[in-house]
Amino acid sequence: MSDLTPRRPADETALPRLDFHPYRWGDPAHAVTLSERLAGALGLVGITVRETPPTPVSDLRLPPSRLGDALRSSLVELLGEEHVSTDHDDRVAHAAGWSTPDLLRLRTDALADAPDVVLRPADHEQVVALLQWCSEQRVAVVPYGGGTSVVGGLAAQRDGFEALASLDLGRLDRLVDLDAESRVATLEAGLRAPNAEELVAAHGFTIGHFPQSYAGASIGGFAAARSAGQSSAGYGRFDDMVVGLTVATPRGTIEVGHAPRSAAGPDWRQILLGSEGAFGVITRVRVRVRPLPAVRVFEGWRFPDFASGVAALRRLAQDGPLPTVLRLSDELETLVNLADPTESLEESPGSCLAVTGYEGTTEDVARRREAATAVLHDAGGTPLGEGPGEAWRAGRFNAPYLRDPLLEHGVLIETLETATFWSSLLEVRQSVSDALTTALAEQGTPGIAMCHVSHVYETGASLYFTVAAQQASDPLAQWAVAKRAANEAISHLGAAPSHHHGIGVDHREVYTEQLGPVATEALQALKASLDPAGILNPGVLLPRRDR
Ligand SMILES: Cc1cc2nc3c(=O)[nH]c(=O)nc-3n(C[C@H](O)[C@H](O)[C@H](O)COP(=O)(O)OP(=O)(O)OC[C@H]3O[C@@H](n4cnc5c(N)ncnc54)[C@H](O)[C@@H]3O)c2cc1C
Repeated sequence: MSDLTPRRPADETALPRLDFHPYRWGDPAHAVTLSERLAGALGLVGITVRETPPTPVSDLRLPPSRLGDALRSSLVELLGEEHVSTDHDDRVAHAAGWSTPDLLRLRTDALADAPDVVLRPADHEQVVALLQWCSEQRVAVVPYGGGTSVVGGLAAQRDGFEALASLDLGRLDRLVDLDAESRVATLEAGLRAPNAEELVAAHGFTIGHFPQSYAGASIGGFAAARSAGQSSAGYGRFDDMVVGLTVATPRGTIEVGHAPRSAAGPDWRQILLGSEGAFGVITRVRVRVRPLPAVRVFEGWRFPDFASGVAALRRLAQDGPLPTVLRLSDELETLVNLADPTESLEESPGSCLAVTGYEGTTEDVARRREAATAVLHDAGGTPLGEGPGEAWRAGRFNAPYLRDPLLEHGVLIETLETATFWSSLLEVRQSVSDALTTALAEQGTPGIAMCHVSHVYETGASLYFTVAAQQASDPLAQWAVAKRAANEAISHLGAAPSHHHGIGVDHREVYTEQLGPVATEALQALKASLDPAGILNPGVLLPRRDR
């Protein structure tokens, strides 16, 4: 067994787009296997690795497509033969997202809800025409960007419909316009992030949005699920960057964002951002872009414990200056991630690693770095130099590669996230960790829960948990119990049902519980107005009214 570290170009804007295997993350050439070291570390926390090979994709059983000949002919008339697919592997590839339950279902052949057909429209007009046709024919539609949802965003409910269609936006892949003076790029929604970066980089700009799913996710998916990238401290969340949207609904087109800011009534951008395909299909996104940075510097800091690290991050978030990347791992995550980042951390077990990154012009980076360094020193941090920062940067997109071999060696591994105010941050972290580890231990599979902060605001921050345990005989049921416990802890403390993964099906209950009946019913009424036949992502984001 060996650890292979996928090699990455030094420049984030030159990372390649990857077309994924249905249940193997990323580039097959960069696949990793479990190292002896990791297997040994898992053993220390009671997790034994044992091989559980998945069913090969071609052997996965799908229910026959329910798309009748007449429906298929009409679709072919609308899109052309080659853009209407009922191919087995295509249906499998569009059957699920990338949450651990999604991957477990794929690995165990549980694909009853796979789409009957995959549709690939060419442009906005075809999307509008398709949605009108699907409404008339009662065909449910699941918009599909990069398919990297980790919250069941692609698991729409098919019952009550003639058929279920996956609407793959991959052909909407153009840079429509770049207004260099205003620094606004108009991008088609199906563009995958690396392609979008490449297109704007050719004009000297960056979008600056680098979530861990960067290689596979799409521009429309970022807007639909309110994504946040690893450089959010410097560039903002994706929903901060969006200045305009073009959205196709079964009733026609909505175009929003005619000016940078407006006092003209409620902000429709905010209604459509995060609507997860339930209100319409985003076909174009206008985003703010920034000049490509001349300089990128990453460095590490050690804090004696999580609480002191959190206090330091809060000072930077509230009083500045903000680095471009700012994150803090808790004690356990720091230990587990210590492949080699820094000797000095190994000498101080129990301490926490913070990473700061600065991007911009030479002068701006120097100014912010110097001022932030003073704040971090003053807050009790010990500088570790560029080694740990650069190590984090080099490996920042690698973790998802490890999930495949872990799942196939009997390890349950999953992540979840939330956000809360600074005054509640430590309590929420403790409660969610306790809920997860207790729920797993009570099932006879004690586990670990690691945590980090990676998105900060003046008023609070996100918390991101990684959980590992031995898989039980029914890992889907096992995880459902742990996830429910975490959701209850999050709900009880009034934290966000999600900071950046979105709602999908997995967070729908905790989301609507927090919204309350008045706001939930108002959103359902809005959906009914935009999508009278209820074909758009039924059951995703909101409970269905027609059931
Ligand atoms: C390994 C891994 C790491 C991740 N890391 C991050 C991270 O760092 N930050 C982060 O924010 N997220 C992260 N995610 C979650 C995911 O990548 C984001 O939610 C992303 O925004 C999804 O984009 P996508 O194009 O893949 O959308 P999809 O998965 O295709 O769709 C997501 C949802 O939006 C709907 N949708 C998609 N496109 C459109 C459209 N054009 N119009 C309307 N609705 C649409 C879909 O129906 C679905 O409900 C990660 C996921 C994985 C698997």
